[in-house]
Amino acid sequence: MEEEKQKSISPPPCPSTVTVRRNPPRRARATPYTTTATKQQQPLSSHDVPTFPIDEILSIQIPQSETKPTVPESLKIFLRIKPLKTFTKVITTTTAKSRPRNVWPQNPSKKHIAKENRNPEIAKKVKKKEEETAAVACIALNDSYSVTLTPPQALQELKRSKTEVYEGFSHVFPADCSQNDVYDKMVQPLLEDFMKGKSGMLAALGPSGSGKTHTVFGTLKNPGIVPITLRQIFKKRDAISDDFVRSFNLSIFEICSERGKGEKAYDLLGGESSELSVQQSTIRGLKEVPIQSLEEAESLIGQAMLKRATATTNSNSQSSRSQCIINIRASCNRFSNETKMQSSDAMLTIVDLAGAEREKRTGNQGERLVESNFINNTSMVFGQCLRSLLEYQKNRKKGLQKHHQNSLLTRYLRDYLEGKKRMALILTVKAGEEDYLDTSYLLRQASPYMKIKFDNTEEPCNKRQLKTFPRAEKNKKIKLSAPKNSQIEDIFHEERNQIAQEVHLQGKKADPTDRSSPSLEHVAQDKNKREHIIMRNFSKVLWNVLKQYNEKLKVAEGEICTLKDSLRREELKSLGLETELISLKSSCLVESCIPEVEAVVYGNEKVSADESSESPVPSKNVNDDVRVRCHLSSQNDAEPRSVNSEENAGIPSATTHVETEVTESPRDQVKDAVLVPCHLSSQNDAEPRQSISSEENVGIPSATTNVETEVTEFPRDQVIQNQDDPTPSPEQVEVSQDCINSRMSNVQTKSAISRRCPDSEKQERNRRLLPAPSRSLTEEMNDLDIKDKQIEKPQVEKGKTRVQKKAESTKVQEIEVPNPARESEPTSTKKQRNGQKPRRRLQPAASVLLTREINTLDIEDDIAEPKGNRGGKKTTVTQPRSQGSVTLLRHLTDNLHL
Ligand SMILES: Nc1ncnc2c1ncn2[C@@H]1O[C@H](COP(=O)(O)OP(=O)(O)OP(=O)(O)O)[C@@H](O)[C@H]1O
Repeated sequence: MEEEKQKSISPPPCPSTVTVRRNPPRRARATPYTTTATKQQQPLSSHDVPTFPIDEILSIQIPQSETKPTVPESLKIFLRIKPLKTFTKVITTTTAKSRPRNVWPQNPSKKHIAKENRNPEIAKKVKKKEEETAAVACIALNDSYSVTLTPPQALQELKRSKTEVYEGFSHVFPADCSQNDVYDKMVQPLLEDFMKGKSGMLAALGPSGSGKTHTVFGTLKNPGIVPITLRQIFKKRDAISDDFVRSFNLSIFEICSERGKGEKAYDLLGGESSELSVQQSTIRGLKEVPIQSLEEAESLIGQAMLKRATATTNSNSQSSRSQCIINIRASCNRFSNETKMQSSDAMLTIVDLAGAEREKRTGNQGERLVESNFINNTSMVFGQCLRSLLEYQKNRKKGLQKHHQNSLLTRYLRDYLEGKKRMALILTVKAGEEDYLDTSYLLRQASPYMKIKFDNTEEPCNKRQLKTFPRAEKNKKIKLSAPKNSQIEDIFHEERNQIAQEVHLQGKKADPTDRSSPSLEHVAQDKNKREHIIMRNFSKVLWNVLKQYNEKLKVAEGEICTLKDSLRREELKSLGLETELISLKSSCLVESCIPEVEAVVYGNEKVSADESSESPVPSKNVNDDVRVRCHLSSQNDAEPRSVNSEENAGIPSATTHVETEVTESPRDQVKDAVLVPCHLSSQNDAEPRQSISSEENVGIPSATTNVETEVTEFPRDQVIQNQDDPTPSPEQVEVSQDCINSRMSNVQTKSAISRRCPDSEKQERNRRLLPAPSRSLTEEMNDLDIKDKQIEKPQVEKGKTRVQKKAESTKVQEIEVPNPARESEPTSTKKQRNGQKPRRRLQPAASVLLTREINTLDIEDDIAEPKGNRGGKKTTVTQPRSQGSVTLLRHLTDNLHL
């Protein structure tokens, strides 16, 4: 009963999952006495809610499980520390130390060197050094998954490095671990999968002499991964039942550099011509040897090792100079009863990479140095691939950066480096203090996978910085600190010896500070030297860059010169073409240019010339603006005698728009401004005695010239007087000429005519400056010559001319307009061509007027009948002439013509 009661009182069984608050509210715990007393005094009834057994839960001892990192399936990273006692640092290349033999036969030449190096004195020296350095290790094992990396004291003092803790390895093999340990932890799982038909790869990565080859191949006493794996394969195969038969093939090849220019693959199991053809990631012609037994396999491995490129360096007397790849392929012949599945071919790939090495440390020169560059490059690419894979596995969103294209090895191992197949990496490191930089670099390559802690409390280093710039930092350290590191080491030794000597001599040197001065000097010198080297290299690079720029500049200048030349040539060409075009156009124009005269009177002007002349209108206080616009088109055949215009010869689209403003003095009651645009057409042979002033458009494309000339008409009475006395007084002519000239000065010419005016034209212009009577006479003479006595009375077309002012009515300045259509080419052009000045005969004004009169007369008719416009308007003043006057006129005409 009591037990039942106890059960009812006792708390319910603990649930499988319990949520515990991180920071539970603190309560003062009751003393045991009070607790028991309370329990005894107030026993809990079955209805009471039991208190939460917080104390009991807290008192439960949870077994501390090992914090094993969550290792991604496709990649495992192991670390192996090389024991310090086997430190085999060779001081110089000539004093290479013998080393324990690998299990596989070695290159005879290397053997010979190794024998030579078995000098007891050297061995003694090395042993002593080993003992000295044994105590100082840069790496220490924390647990199975983490290590602490401590920089040498010298670097710590310089504050260049800090103590780092690397966590998160799949497993860390301490220095005293055996080869079997490595196999069990690292290879065994892969082999299991391999035997089930899953491919896998394991690779050894690390600096030169860190024990990669030792780990992969091992020695006679301590066989490495490959021999143990082969042993296990045959063991397992024999253990498997008969109905599951597997056959194994072995292929081994190496990738090495060809004089630093490219990568080449060589079959290590092939015959003499062992070079393999490489196409992207595929290696063709690789020999696969079937292996039936362990012995057979071991002998093949030994054979390959003999062929493998090795060399002696400062770091390693038998350093691998190539990347060696061993493929064991398992093919399944039948259905497996064990796995109940058809196994496919599986490949187990074991890679022994050539160790990255520092130039300063290895002392490599020539061919070795070239090899070293290749090795470092491949290691770097491999490291980059590894880093990006680790980062990708950490954060899948980021995407995998593909560096594998940069080397043949990484291309070949692409599937593994992209995480598509399982891979295990073993990083081998040397534990010596002098190996700190190599070790640090290697560990940082794998850092994205691991947690890195920094022990240095003084200056905690930014983890992210280390992650982000591992290469930059590495380069920096290698270039600047590598020589320093070894030197510092020597300095330490020297210093130690010095101190010992000083202690021994007991104060031979008075000042103890003097002891450190040589080393400090050395450090300063070293620093200066380094800076000097940096500056020298920098200036070299700068010089080269400047040189290249100079060359480029020269080339560019040459190109500019050539371009300029061609441009000049093109310009000349285009100029020539332009000139040709202009001449062509002008010639075309000359042929087709027939002036056309069109006269339009705007407004309400209905006054005919006759009316204006006849009607004695008291034109007082009336201002009549008569604007005469003469549009000279190509068909203009108007008589240009009285139109003072410049020629259009040689002008493309030579349309001369002439606007002449004729301001009439008080005259008829006509008050409206009259604009008379005169379009001189070929048919329009009307008397162009309107005072028109125009400008020439010579040789100017689309030279439309607007000329506005205001001609002030004289008072009507004066006009009448002029009619009576047709001879214009010189004053009148001069006045009107002045007026025209003043108007001419306002002429707006759209093109630069003067520039293109030939001399002949200038002469022509000068000619126009002659007194009006002379000009008129000249023109009359020319006209008479050309027309060959066929003087027709001007007919103004009805459609074109509404009002034609009688020229005589104005009796003002006559402006001549050359008529290009009178002949096949304009007179001026003709003159130009002939290069002659026109003949001029000065005649008195009376004769000029007489000639004009003659022109207006129809000589053929004895009795000249008045001829009006088409509009019935009289354009000329007709007077009945006597027979005698007609005869006289004819006679005069004949004489003039002569
Ligand atoms: N864990 C170890 N135990 C005993 N000896 C070792 C160990 N690791 C390396 N060694 C010895 O150190 C020497 C150099 O090792 P190994 O040739 O394997 O270096 P490596 O990394 O392959 O160098 P390299 O990249 O130049 O080829 C060898 O003589 C090897 O036997």
